[in-house]
Amino acid sequence: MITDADLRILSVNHAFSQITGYAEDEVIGCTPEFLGAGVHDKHFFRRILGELEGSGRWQGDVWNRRKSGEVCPEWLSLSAVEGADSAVENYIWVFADVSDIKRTRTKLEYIAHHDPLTDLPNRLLFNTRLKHALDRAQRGVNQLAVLLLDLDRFKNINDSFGHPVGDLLLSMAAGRMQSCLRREDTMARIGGDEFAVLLEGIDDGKAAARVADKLIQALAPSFRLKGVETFITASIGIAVYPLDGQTSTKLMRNADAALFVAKGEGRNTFRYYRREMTADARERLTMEAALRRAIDNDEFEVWYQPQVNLNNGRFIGAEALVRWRDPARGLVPPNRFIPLAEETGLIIPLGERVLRMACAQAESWRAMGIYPGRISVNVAGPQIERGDIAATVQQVLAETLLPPPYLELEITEGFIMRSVEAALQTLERLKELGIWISIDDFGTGYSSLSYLKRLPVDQLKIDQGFVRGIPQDADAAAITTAVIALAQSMGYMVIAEGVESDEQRRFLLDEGCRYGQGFLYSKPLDSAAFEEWLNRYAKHYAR
Ligand SMILES: Nc1nc2c(ncn2[C@@H]2O[C@@H]3COP(=O)(O)O[C@H]4[C@@H](O)[C@H](n5cnc6c(=O)[nH]c(N)nc65)O[C@@H]4COP(=O)(O)O[C@H]3[C@H]2O)c(=O)[nH]1
Repeated sequence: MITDADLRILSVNHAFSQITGYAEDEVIGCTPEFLGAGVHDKHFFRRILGELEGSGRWQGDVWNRRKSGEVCPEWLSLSAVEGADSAVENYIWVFADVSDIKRTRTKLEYIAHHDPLTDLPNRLLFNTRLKHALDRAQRGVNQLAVLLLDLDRFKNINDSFGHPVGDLLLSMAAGRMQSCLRREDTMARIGGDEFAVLLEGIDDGKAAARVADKLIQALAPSFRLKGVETFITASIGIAVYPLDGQTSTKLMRNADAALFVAKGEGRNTFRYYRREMTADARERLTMEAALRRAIDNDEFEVWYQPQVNLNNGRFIGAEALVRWRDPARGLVPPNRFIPLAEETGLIIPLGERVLRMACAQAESWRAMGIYPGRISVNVAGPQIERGDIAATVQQVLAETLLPPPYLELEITEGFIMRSVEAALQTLERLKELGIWISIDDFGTGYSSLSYLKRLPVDQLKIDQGFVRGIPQDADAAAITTAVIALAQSMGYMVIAEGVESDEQRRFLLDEGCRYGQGFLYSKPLDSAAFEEWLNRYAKHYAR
């Protein structure tokens, strides 16, 4: 389009008519104002004219209205053409219809800021909104809260039913949770099974607790997923501005620390951030770094606790128990580092090392003519869930030359119950290797009988929590008796741990439990002391 210096249209081309819908004779002599969509104010045009006067050029986005009434975005490039006396004679207007580009850009922007599965904002958009909300909160009197929410044991759903079912659950759960929120709240999916909620304009932290409670309740009814009925719970950590942090990074970090505590304290619950949590988290990080270094530096030892026949004291084997000899902390017991190793996945290399050390040690005793009995090694859930424990065991047995019947693996009942199908497959592969399998801490994991019958295990281990109470504590005694009867009826061996007194030994024997381990016989011993114990034992029984 060409106009004169007073912006009167002199000529337009064919493309102009195509974009605007006006024929040439309809526009000649008019000023381009009639094309405007009424979106821009008068300052906008003043700015354009100012720039034209100064530099003779202007470029930018404008909104025009077609003859049909439709508003369309255009990219306009405007240049002034000067005459011989340097006065502007004409303006040349070149514009392009950019509706398609704008549409694509809007779509791309949406994709970049949303999670395709649930259609919720993603982490990027959540962070932007949180930052804006903090700006607003700093100017006002209201507080705001960040809730971080994690679906408990979601991985098991994926493992047991497959990813399509897991995805369906995620989007259904997201829908239910979103229906508990106000329009002005933001809920985002910020990771696989992690969600974040931003509550703005709240009077106090209690409002956040009410929302957290609603979210937990919303998930409580069962989900029907492709014919499968499933339950899911969530843990939530809450951080409130300004008390728990003034920046988005700090609020997110502190909500995460609170989430961690909610998970540790039984899940399906929420926790507010407290200052000590950061100290705990820092301590955890220090401990994790120390643990990684300890694995690299081989700072672990395996100790052995004899297992015996309760009737005659005959030795049958030993439980291998890991100890960490830390240069700074001294000898660290497993309950101080195994939970962290499980959380961080470090249990996989650590567990493999313990297994290798125990098998190599047992084989070396055998080579020396010392009978080590069956060595039982603890296996933690993540070693089965995330590692290939059957392949590891096969490789370690091949490397160390220990015959499989000398090895027993102890797997906790709690883990098996958490993902029965996955555990079943692994246990079957392990059993095929010819090793023994026992269920540790039996009686604490609510096994259902139907599953128990299907498990390829040899032995149940009665948790020391029950043994401690017998015979005085009626509940502990009843459970112990029931576990022994159950094991017998299914043809499993049963062994008790934590046997400290002769009274306990007699009770167990009377009820039909023939094997045990505990301080009554021996504490766990380091390998040299256990070797001595084995030699003394062999001499005693040779007599
Ligand atoms: N009060 C009392 N306690 C007794 C008695 N007899 C044995 N104990 C202790 O009871 C624990 C038995 O092991 P656990 O239940 O498998 O419980 C183990 C096991 O769950 C875990 N653990 C130990 N070593 C490993 C390992 O190599 N891998 C994994 N994943 N876990 C391990 O750490 C837990 C604690 O191990 P420890 O501190 O060595 O504690 C051992 C043992 O020292 C007794 O008569 N009275």
